[in-house]
Amino acid sequence: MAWWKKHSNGNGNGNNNRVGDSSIHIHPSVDHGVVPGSANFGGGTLRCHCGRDPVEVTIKGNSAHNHVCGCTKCWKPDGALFSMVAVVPRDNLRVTANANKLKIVDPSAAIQRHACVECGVHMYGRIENKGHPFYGLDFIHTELSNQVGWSAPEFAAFVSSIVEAGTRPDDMPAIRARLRELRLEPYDCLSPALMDLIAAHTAKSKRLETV
Ligand SMILES: N[C@@H](CCC(=O)N[C@@H](CSCO)C(=O)NCC(=O)O)C(=O)O
Ligand SMILES: [Zn+2]
Ligand SMILES: [Zn+2]
Repeated sequence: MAWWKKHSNGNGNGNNNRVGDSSIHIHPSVDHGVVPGSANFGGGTLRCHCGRDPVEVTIKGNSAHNHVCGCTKCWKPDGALFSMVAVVPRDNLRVTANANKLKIVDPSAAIQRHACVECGVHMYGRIENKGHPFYGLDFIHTELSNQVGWSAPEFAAFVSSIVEAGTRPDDMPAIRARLRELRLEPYDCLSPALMDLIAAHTAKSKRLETV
C-alpha cells in the first residue's frame, strides 16, 4: 500500500460517516458554523500533526477562495466528509521547518500535494504547469494553523465526489441540505465564479493559439 494511503481517510479512500439528524460531519472547522475571517489578517504558520519535529509552513498574508472540497485528492481530517482548502500566492509560502519530511503524493497530478511522510497531512499543493489557470497559487489547509482570521470557506466544491470515497448516493440530499444550512452552497465542480475564471483562461489560451 502507498505510504500516503496508510493515513486515515486523507485521500478520500472511504469514510465511516453516517447521515443522521446531527451526524453529518462536513469538516470540524465548519460543523459548528462557519467562522468569518478577518479582513486585515496577516498570515500565520501551518503545522502537520506530528508530535515531534512537525513540518512547518509559514504564510505571508491571508488566504483566498477558501472552500470545502469533496474530491478524493484533497486531504481530509479523520471522520470528515470534506477537506477545507484555500489558496495563497506561491511566493507567500515558505517551508520553515522539517522540509525533509515532505514528499509529493502524486507527481502526475495537476496539484502536487506535498505531504508529511510520517503523519500523512498535506502541507501545501503546488501547480508547476505554467499553462494551468491557477498557476501561481498554492493550495493550503488553514485548519493546520492555530491563528484566527484566515478567510472563511465560501462554498462546497466537488460535492458528488464524496460518493467516490464511499458515501451512499441516498445520503447526498441530506448532505447537500446541511451544506446549504451552513451557507456553503454545494457545487459538483468549483463555484460559478471560479469556473468562469477557468473558462476565461481557456478562451484566452485558445485565442493565443490561433494568432
Ligand atoms: N472526482 C474527482 C475530482 C478531482 C478534482 O478534479 N479535484 C479538483 C479540485 S481540488 C481543490 O479544490 C482539482 O482541481 N484537482 C486537480 C488535482 O487534484 O491535481 C475526485 O474526486 O478525485
Ligand atoms: Zn507530520
Ligand atoms: Zn479537492
